[in-house]
Amino acid sequence: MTEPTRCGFVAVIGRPNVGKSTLVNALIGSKVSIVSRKAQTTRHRIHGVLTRGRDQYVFVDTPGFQTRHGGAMNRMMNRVVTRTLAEVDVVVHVAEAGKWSSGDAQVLPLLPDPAKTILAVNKVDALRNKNDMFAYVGKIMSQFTYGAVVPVSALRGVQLENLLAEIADRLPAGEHMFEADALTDRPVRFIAAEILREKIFRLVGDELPYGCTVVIEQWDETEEGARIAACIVVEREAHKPILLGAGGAHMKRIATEARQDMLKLLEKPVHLDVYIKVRKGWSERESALRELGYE
Ligand SMILES: Nc1nc2c(ncn2[C@@H]2O[C@H](COP(=O)(O)OP(=O)(O)OP(=O)(O)O)[C@@H](O)[C@H]2O)c(=O)[nH]1
Repeated sequence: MTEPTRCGFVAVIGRPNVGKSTLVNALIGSKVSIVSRKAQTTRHRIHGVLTRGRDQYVFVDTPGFQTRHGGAMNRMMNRVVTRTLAEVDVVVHVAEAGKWSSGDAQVLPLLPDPAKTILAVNKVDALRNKNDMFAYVGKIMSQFTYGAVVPVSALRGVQLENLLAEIADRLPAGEHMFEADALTDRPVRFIAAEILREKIFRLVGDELPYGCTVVIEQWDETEEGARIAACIVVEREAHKPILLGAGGAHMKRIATEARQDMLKLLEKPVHLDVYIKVRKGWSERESALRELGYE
């Protein structure tokens, strides 16, 4: 007798920089989310699908729970987190081994039924004394009784099988929602925008805090190739020269690297035009955010 298939939504949450994107990428085995050294680079919900035998995991990579900054942008991001957790079947709360801060604790009131919530203690590779783990986990469990606790290293691929097994145990029985080879249900142009955004964060992210988004304005694709126009929206006139760099060097590098990744994604030649627009105070205006595609 074959066992019934299981399929469910999995949310990965945690304060910024704990390694959520790295973990989801490591679990799915393909790059659908963006990974960056900078905090708060994941603004969108990204669905990545992993199918293994009878189990299908549909990952919902929520934005980092925001606590440090005020404003419409953060309120909106936190609403997305709350809504996401209410909808999913399994929640993986990612924390960093040995480091538990108020940012982590602020996620606790949002967590649903403990039975469907798993604590993934990430970055165990960076922990000097492994014995510290007991006290660390004990302290956290006194605040919230997770259904399971799994120490992992997303970066080194440690204990990921155990984590997947704990998630699978919580997936409801049901038909698979996606084809077995599906990686993401995000349209390819969304991924193209993410690629460009990743290049910007990597090159000038430190100088350009939170004030930029990418909008794909033109997408003409044929069998032979794709012609893409992307607009980088910045908040201030002063951000333009940061993006451009001396003699346009930054912009050139960002566009070149993004074009190369897009070529791999689409498997055909890509002509990419990138330009910059200034839209003052965009991150403070919810209507402007909606217009730009943030729901
Ligand atoms: N040593 C170590 N570093 C890790 C591990 N997982 C992630 N990192 C690093 O932690 C940093 C943050 O990782 P991200 O995956 O971008 O973190 P995130 O939680 O998605 O961050 P936000 O998008 O800002 O919410 C990166 O520099 C990663 O390389 C790990 O297992 N071990």
